Amino acid sequence: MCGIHAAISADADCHKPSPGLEQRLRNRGPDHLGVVEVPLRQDGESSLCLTLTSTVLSLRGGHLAKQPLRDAESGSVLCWNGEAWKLGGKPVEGNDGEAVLSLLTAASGELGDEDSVLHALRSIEGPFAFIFLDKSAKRLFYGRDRLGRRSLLLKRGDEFLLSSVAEAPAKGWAEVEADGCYTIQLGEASSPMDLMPTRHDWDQNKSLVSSIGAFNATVPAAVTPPLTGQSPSVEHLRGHLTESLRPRVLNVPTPPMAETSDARVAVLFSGGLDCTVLARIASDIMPSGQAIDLINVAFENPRIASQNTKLSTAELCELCPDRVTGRRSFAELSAVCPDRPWRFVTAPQVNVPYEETRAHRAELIDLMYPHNTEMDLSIACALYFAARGQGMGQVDSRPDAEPYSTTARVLLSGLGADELFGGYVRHATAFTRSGYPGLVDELKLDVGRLGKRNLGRDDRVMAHWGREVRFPYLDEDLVRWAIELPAWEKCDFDNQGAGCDFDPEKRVLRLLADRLGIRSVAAEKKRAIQFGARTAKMESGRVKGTTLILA
Ligand SMILES: Nc1ncnc2c1ncn2[C@@H]1O[C@H](COP(=O)(O)OP(=O)(O)OP(=O)(O)O)[C@@H](O)[C@H]1O
Ligand SMILES: NC(=O)CC[C@H](N)C(=O)O
Repeated sequence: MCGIHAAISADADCHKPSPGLEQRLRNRGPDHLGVVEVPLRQDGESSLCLTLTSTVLSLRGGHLAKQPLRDAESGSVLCWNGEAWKLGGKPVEGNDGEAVLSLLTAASGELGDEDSVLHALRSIEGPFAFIFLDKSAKRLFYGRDRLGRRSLLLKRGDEFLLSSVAEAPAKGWAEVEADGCYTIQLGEASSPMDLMPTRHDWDQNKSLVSSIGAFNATVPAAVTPPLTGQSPSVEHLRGHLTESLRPRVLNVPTPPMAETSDARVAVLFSGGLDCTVLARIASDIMPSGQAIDLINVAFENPRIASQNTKLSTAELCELCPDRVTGRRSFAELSAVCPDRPWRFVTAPQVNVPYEETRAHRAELIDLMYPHNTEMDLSIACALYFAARGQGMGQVDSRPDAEPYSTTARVLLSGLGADELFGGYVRHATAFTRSGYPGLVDELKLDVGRLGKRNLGRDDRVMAHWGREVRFPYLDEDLVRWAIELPAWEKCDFDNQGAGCDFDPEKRVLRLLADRLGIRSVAAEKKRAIQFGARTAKMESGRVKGTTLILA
């Protein structure tokens, strides 16, 4: 992941991030830090200065594209935290940040055409947060992609600030909504307080879900035939997942200090359905001989420990639901893809007790800010230690685990599958109460808020370790296909119980897992990360997820 930052200040001295914030930005982008200062207005009485800072985690194009990226001719500048997989429907070759800068400067042209730049920004597919100075038009563009897969925060006061992450103590920052692209006209203001951002929709068509596709709310006229392994949607899903994974796992550069056969890609691995299907298809696509790490987090939960005083920390972790499922799915993947070097990484390190988890609490609270509830903290904690990637590594041919830190700088997450394919208990409940009309309403609600609510938080806690999380289920093409698919081709509540091999929730994905030979995974129940890894209710069983954190 990269770190991006912009400060618009009122005096001629440009304002760089504080040393603490600079360190946080460097954690996200360890390969390079660059600063560009642009005086904006000097009319004798007042002056504005824009300082743009970027840190880079270099992953595309075979070279380090130093940021902020500058167009020599126009003087325009881009801070880019993202992966543009496609521009205008065409795959991006080379470095994506450089390709985006060329696209934007060409669109702006000599007259600084705002609409053309917005049109170019709308043509980007992939996760991103960005800040772009169109120098000749004295216009600043900023925003997050339509699913909000990358973080961007805003703080207003004496200065106008944008940043991937907040400085400590994190107060006064708000998330930039992923509801469009924002512009500021810089030439007209004499103080940062006067700056007035304008929002531009990602899509003019308001009926689209997440500005991506039209939700299929069709309700069947009669009982639907069962979904089977031969149903077209199963093969279509396989095709979409394969196409989504290809750019996300291929051409990842060898990480610094690593051998070519070392892992470049790791899966955040609960052993559940969504992430194991990703690992299985990634193995079909990736070059043979390249290792894939499977990172599984499980925690010593003091509440559970107090009920099992004879067990060691390591034994308590082994009892966590996700550790049990993770080991089983690791064994199944190893059996089905025996030539792939898989490594099961148990994190945090064995014998690291609850105190170590607690030692990171203040940092975590700052990183996830402005999210601030107990539930945010329990999810963020599991993701933070998973993305750190440190623990014990076990290669299937050698049963003994050894201390290991993943070499992978690209992490895959299975997030999004439950919303797209109806994986939550809520979906079953809605069907029981009101049949397909109720289920369709519930699914529509979920896809409408896909990503937006939590992805900024997750980005901030995981990018902290100089790694980048990619979400194959949140690929625009896959999302569009899934939301245009009728509900009964995703989950299959008309046909459940005796005679059905798999649960109705996310049945299309279960049937795909079955076809891919990972049969026990196909039957896995949904389990939220904070319960599977036992980071929820660490101190008291009575604390509510919605309770605000006391720092
Ligand atoms: N214990 C864990 N260790 C490592 N990564 C995890 C763990 N639990 C969840 N994850 C990662 O976070 C993603 C989203 O978590 P979520 O709680 O939504 O699980 P899920 O939707 O049930 O997915 P899955 O079926 O893959 O477990 C998972 O797909 C996986 O990539
Ligand atoms: N990881 C990032 O966001 C960096 C930007 C760009 N994708 C690069 O690899 O240079």
